[in-house]
Amino acid sequence: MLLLISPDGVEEALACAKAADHLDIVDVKKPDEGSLGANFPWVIREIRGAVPADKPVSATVGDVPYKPGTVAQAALGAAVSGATYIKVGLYGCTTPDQAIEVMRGVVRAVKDFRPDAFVVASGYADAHRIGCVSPLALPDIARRSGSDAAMLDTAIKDGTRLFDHVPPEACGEFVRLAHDAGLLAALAGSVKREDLAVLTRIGTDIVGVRGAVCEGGDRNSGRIQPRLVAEFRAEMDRHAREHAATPAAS
Ligand SMILES: O=C[C@H](O)COP(=O)(O)O
Repeated sequence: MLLLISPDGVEEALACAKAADHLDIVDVKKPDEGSLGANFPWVIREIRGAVPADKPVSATVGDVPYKPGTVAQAALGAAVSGATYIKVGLYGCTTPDQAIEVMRGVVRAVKDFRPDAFVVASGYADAHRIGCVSPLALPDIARRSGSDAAMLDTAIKDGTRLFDHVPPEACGEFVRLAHDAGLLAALAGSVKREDLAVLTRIGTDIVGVRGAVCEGGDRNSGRIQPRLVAEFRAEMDRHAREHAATPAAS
């Protein structure tokens, strides 16, 4: 399982750089603009320069509206700024067809510019609270749009967590659907260390984290701490080892 950490700017990206041995992807966002809030192009560029070259930089394009042209142009902006993972939060899409239309535009805009870029179609575990496409629709949306991964995060950061909205068995189904479609499955949403056993067991490919590696577990007023990134990673590795040693159920 890969570890994606979401700094809110250059200062926190430097903390990520200090913990670079313990993480896999640095994900630029602007949490005060929403769960997948987009940051400025110059911030993405500066973070790309601050993070070791072998660590991919991801950028969120925002909690986007159903405006395919606008979103495609924004996604290209993230790619031009140096992000190679482009994450789109399909906040304003109320049907799978709308979401596919948005993601097709993103995939074309990004891959025409950089064919090896990795496009992530993200929905929300708490979609029922905001009226967007349902979580289990994401793998098919990602597949039909040519995206590379399907992701879930939480839209409303009010202390509720991924499993409060999509229980472990449904997350397992999400991962299965993504894998059947040839995609990676990414999960986030106030994930804590105690969630790692389940996330490992169901075969999650990427876990996205912010609050759990911030001081005091507070994604808003806490800052990312290299020590907490290292501890989180150690826990991931422990679960991976235990899972590998567990005989598969017949
Ligand atoms: O992409 C990952 C998110 O930034 C997760 O943030 P969170 O762990 O604070 O919910």
